[in-house]
Amino acid sequence: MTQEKNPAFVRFQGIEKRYGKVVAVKKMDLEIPEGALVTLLGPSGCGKTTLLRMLAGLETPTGGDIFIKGKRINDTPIHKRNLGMIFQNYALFPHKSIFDNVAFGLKYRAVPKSEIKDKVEKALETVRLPGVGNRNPSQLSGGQQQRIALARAIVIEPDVLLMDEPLSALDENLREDMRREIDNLQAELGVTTIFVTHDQREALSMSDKVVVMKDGLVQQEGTPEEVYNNSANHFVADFLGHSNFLSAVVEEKHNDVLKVRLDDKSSCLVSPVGNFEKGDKAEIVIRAQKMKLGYQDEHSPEEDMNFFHGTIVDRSYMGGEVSYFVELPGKQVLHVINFVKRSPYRRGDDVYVKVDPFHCRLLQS
Ligand SMILES: Nc1ncnc2c1ncn2[C@@H]1O[C@H](COP(=O)(O)OP(=O)(O)OP(=O)(O)O)[C@@H](O)[C@H]1O
Repeated sequence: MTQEKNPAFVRFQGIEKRYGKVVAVKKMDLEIPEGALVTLLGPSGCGKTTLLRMLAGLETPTGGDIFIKGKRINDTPIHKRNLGMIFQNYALFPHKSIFDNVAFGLKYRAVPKSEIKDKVEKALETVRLPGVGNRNPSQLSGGQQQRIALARAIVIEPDVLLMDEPLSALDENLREDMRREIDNLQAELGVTTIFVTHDQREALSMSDKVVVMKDGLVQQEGTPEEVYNNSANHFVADFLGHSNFLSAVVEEKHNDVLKVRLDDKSSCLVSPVGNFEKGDKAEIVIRAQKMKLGYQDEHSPEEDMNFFHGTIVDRSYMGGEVSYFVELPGKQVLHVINFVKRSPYRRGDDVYVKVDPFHCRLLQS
């Protein structure tokens, strides 16, 4: 019989952290499922690190409770929480050998010497650096040092692996490789992992679940697809990717779609997120990648809804895609990203921008 995974392997209940007048984390409730890779994503200062440090035992909550496997751990000392931690600056001991660095947590736990050797070797193999035990950290590259930090964290077989911006010191290519490696390793080991980042691409590419935070509160949690495609509010839609926002007033309800009036008096069919009534003021969010461009003289006037006319005021080539800024008559500028194949347009061209109602998501403003 396969055992059910615990959906609340780690649980924060009404957790709060105040530093004097600053409330870094505000009575937050959050559950981390067993075996999942969950990222805490948000701008600088939103409380991600503080939340992680409270779980690690490096900060004391000023309110609320933390549970691991159903056991309240508020008063459990750091070394008894059985957590593996990796931080931005690796924090390897520079004068100890790689072997001793990786063995550190095991020695601390008084694991017998013969077992330590096996476990360290296995951990180094897992991070694909077998045989480097005798070297010092300075003899390894940044990416390799980060893998050693990973080996040191997993060798103790932690209940939860905590990673605070572990890739931010690496250059972009190496980051990409390490991202994939961490993702694969986490899936292979099945260890519950909490990963802190302010990089939305990082969060979307590797997580089972993304927790978007702002000002010490959770704004939305869900799979990468859910938070990206069904962003719950302006902040989440804006933080994840390139979004356009247009203010609108609800005109008519048509089953699943609504007809709204825009500031320039044109109409648009949209997909509502939540309940709206006629006359409600709201905001449409449209992803830059979900809009299509065409030349204005190719647009028949019968198809008027969900078309915007404007002029390209900026264009930048980005490799596989082209990014355009299109100024509408009311001076609002739309950001449109199209594949290169469909992008013959130049600065100064008069174009239309077309968007499917399904991709016009109406949010409460
Ligand atoms: N020791 C401290 N004393 C006072 N204020 C603090 C302390 N640690 C954090 N804060 C404040 O708490 C808030 C949350 O900080 P935290 O480091 O958790 O944010 P973060 O989302 O991890 O940001 P970053 O991505 O920049 O690390 C910030 O306003 C920060 O200034």
